[in-house]
Formats: sequence, C-alpha cells, structure tokens
Amino acid sequence: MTRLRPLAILGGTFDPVHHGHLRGAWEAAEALDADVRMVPARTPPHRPPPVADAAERVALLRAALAGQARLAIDTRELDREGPSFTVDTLASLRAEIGPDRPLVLLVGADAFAGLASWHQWQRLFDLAHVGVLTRPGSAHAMADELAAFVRHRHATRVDGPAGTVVDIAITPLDIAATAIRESFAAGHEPRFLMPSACFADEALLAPYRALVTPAP
Ligand SMILES: Nc1ncnc2c1ncn2[C@@H]1O[C@H](COP(=O)(O)OP(=O)(O)OP(=O)(O)O)[C@@H](O)[C@H]1O
Ligand SMILES: O=C(O)c1ccc[n+]([C@@H]2O[C@H](COP(=O)([O-])O)[C@@H](O)[C@H]2O)c1
Repeated sequence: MTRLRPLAILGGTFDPVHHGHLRGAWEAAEALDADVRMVPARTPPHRPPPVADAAERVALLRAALAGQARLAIDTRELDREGPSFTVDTLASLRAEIGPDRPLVLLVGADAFAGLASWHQWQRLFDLAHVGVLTRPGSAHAMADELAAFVRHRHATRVDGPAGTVVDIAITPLDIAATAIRESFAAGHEPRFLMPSACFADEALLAPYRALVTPAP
C-alpha cells in the first residue's frame, strides 16, 4: 500500500516568529517525513491580544520562510472571525485532505501541558495526532484529565489518520517570543534569535520597535 505522507501543522501567535518555532517545525518535518505548515492565529484564544496584528505577524513569517520549500504557511485562520480555535482548523484541514491521510498537530511541550483547556480538546484527537515538541524550561505538568486521556495513546511513530501522541525530540532552543518582545522593549536587538531576514526590512519590525518606552 502506498504510504500517505503526513501533513503536520504548527499553529502559533508568532508574535514574532523565532528560531524555536522554525527549528521545531523543520525537525518535525524531518522526523515525521511530513509536509509542515505554519498556521498563524488571527485571534489566539488563551492570551492577551498580540503586539503585532495578524497581517504584520504573517509578513514576518513570510520573510522568515523565504528561500526554502519545506515549511509552508497556511493562512486559513486569518479568514475566520472570533477566537482561532484549533479544532476548527483541524476540521477544515481534514475536510480538505480526506479521512485517511495522517494529520499531525504540532505543539510545544508547554502548550501540550495545557491542552485540556482548549476548545473541544478531546475532538482534536479524532481529527489529528498530536506531535509534542520538546521545549526547554520549567517542567510542564499535565492536568490529570489530560494525562488519563493520553495514557494509552502514546506512539513512537505516526500511524493511521489520527488519535496518537508522538514525542518529537528537537534541538533544545530556549527562545520565547515574550523574551524577544522584552528585548525590543528594552531597546535591544534580538538578532540571531530570529532569522536575519526579519531584520532586513525595518518596516517588518515596526510594531516591536514601538514597544520602547521613551525616557521621561
Ligand atoms: N523554543 C521553542 N521550542 C519548542 N516549541 C516552541 C518554542 N517556542 C514556541 N514553541 C511552540 O510553538 C507554538 C507557538 O508558540 P508561540 O507563538 O506562542 O511562541 P512563544 O515563544 O511560546 O510565545 P510567547 O512567549 O509570546 O508565549 C506553541 O506550541 C509553542 O509551545
Ligand atoms: O483551540 C483552542 O482552544 C486553543 C487554545 C490555546 C491555544 N491554541 C492554539 O495553540 C497555538 C499556540 O498558541 P499560543 O497562544 O501559544 O501562541 C495557536 O495556534 C493557538 O491558536 C488553541
């Protein structure tokens, strides 16, 4: 039987995109032998509004992804009103790719730990596998409900269309968008935490440059 190539997505606020996102997505593509799409959230459900608006975050993402073909960008969440619930994104992707192709939701270990607070979270597993990217930092404790739910779902590789949890060990990069925004706010230059292409056009960085508070 022909192997169906998995489709994996990494959703995020990407405020701004950084090498932790990009390297994670890249290594997942290699580990799963998958096509990977980065899916920027228009209105991320569980956090305050981003510093940059969706168009600005997408422009940075496009600059970051230029010159390579393995990681694509999928803007379907930008067309939806209301909170960007992942279950809606997976349902729309599933409708597009059909019932058989493996679909993988990539999440960092921190995001995975909070999965039981997501909208219709159990349905995520009907629609996709979950690929958990290792992320440095504090231990990420799962709610009991989530731990019980995934106990018998662990797998070492993606098999079938949906339903398992696969750990994907990636190069640990202790990079977070919060720290990058703080760096801009302090008037510093967070170069080499983000792709150089993001620094090639000052207009792309305008929302973050504006974070600097003028001296009194
Ligand atoms: N350095 C990293 N290593 C592994 N996964 C990461 C890393 N940074 C982000 N991720 C994962 O990428 C997804 C999108 O993350 P997000 O856009 O919120 O970035 P972030 O750096 O966590 O942002 P913020 O600091 O603003 O919360 C999440 O699943 C998150 O866990
Ligand atoms: O669907 C949900 O309820 C849900 C709750 C929290 C986060 N998410 C998604 O998880 C991804 C990472 O979120 P964030 O806030 O860490 O950037 C992003 O694609 C969000 O839309 C989704």
